[in-house]
Amino acid sequence: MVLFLEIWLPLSACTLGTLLYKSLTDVSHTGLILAVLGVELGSLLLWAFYWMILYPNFFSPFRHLPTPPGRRWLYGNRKEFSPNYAWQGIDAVMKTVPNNGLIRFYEALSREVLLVTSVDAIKEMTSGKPYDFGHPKQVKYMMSRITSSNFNFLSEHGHKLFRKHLRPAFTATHTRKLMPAMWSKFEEMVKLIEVELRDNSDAVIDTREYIRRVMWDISGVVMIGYDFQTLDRRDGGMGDQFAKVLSEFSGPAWVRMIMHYVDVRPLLSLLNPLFMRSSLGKSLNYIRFTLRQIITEKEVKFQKAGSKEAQDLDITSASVASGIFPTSELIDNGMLFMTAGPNSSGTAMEWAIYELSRKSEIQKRLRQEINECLKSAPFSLEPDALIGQLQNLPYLSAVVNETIRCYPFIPLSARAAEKDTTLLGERIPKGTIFLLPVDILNHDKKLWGPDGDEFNPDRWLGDPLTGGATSNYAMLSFGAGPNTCIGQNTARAMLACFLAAFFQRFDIQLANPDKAALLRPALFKRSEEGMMAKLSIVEV
Ligand code: HEM
Repeated sequence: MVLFLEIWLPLSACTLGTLLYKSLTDVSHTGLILAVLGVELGSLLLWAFYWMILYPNFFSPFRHLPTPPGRRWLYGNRKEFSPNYAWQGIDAVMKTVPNNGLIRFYEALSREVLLVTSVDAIKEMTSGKPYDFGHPKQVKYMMSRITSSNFNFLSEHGHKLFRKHLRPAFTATHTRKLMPAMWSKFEEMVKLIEVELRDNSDAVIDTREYIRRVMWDISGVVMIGYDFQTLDRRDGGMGDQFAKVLSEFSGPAWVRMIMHYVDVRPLLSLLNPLFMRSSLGKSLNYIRFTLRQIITEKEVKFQKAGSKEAQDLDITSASVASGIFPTSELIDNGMLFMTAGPNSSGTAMEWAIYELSRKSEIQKRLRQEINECLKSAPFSLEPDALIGQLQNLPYLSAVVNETIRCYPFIPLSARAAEKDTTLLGERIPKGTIFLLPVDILNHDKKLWGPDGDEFNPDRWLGDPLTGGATSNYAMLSFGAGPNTCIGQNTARAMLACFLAAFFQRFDIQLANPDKAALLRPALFKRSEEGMMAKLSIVEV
């Protein structure tokens, strides 16, 4: 399908252009051009007939797979997946369409997609053949927009190098060393909120704004060794520029939509010089320029030290010390970390606030565990001693895990077959698109037990590794296999520090309980409005 449209669209554009040109200059050959245009329109109609009617019924290699009823030619099974969020519709389809791990369904214009419903299939895709199933074009487009380079990370070879050399910087042991820096930023945030409450004890606190600011600072320090100082609003530079880039990085919705049907990346590359002159392009240039300066300083420092060890704890210093990445790739990696980390982890913090504000017994239990452990004097403890204790709090870890399980940042994950391959014994042609229903499997009662769709941290106390699920592939918030989120230890540590600092100090009630859980229509599971909170200070 994609190939036909990729040839047809430029050809028809040329014919139309020629017709227009001729009508403005002389009228010779107009009949011929109109005939060509007629042939092109005819071929489009024939193709549409083949693609929308013949292919799904007679030629698709997946025509034997179960398909939800009610497919429309033009907008496929869209009806089943709206008006609610797509994964809620998909949940209903999974419950009502009997299947052996794969369900075929159709997007608009008969775009065929396979829904992966079994953990066996997910295991085979993510761990058995991780490089047979890669990121779809849209994701690659979004990532290369952020890095504005030929991101080596996106190739199999580049990705393996990236994982091999960066893994040490993301281990639990290394993350523990970064926790004091995280803690001191959350401490600063708590103090700023206290100041706001001292001025007006009834103030409604916009927790999203505080979390956004603190997460920029922490991510900057932890990932690139640079303090954006967004918390006290002293810096309007990198923090603001990054925020702008992230809010726009996925590109216009219509471009992502078109990319389902036509690969417009070559055209976008041609237009890149124009894009770089746009305000988004200027922000990207500014960030890359500043990152280059930071990284060059790190490279000089590393060379002067003449040691093989990284000179600072941040992840970019570890990348420099690996000696494997040229400066341009170090910049790309820095951009990737700043894209992947702050928003996803900050969103988990918001959902933790949401759940705990509705369950005061969890708040109390958590606060009691934190207080007992920190011996009622958290802010005066040596950071390392404090952090060492935080890592050992079972209930805190359980709340962290349960938040991440119930609120996967990416509720539906897409994959594309990078080559001809097989899955569950099915022949899979290159280009086949898959959807992994992360949010649904994370709540599946068959995997998690009868309370699978409830927020219950206790499930992690019995088995801190699996939460009592019957499969290692039941919790997909961080993905699975060799492509799994490399920053998951960092994310867990940030969330643990946040919960400890925030709930030890504040008792919380939502000021917008009816609206807080309404989702923003997007690729991510994120509240539209965020959590507006009424906080009271808990004296220790
Ligand atoms: C709660 C917070 C987070 C969630 C839910 C999350 C989730 C994910 C998911 C679902 C993936 C894709 C895995 C796949 O393709 O199968 C991913 C990849 C990634 N994440 Fe995270 N992430 C979080 C925090 C972070 C943080 C703090 C970092 C810090 C650097 C980070 C860095 C990355 C990177 C670099 C990748 C690409 C990994 C690769 O393809 O090798 N993430 N993350």
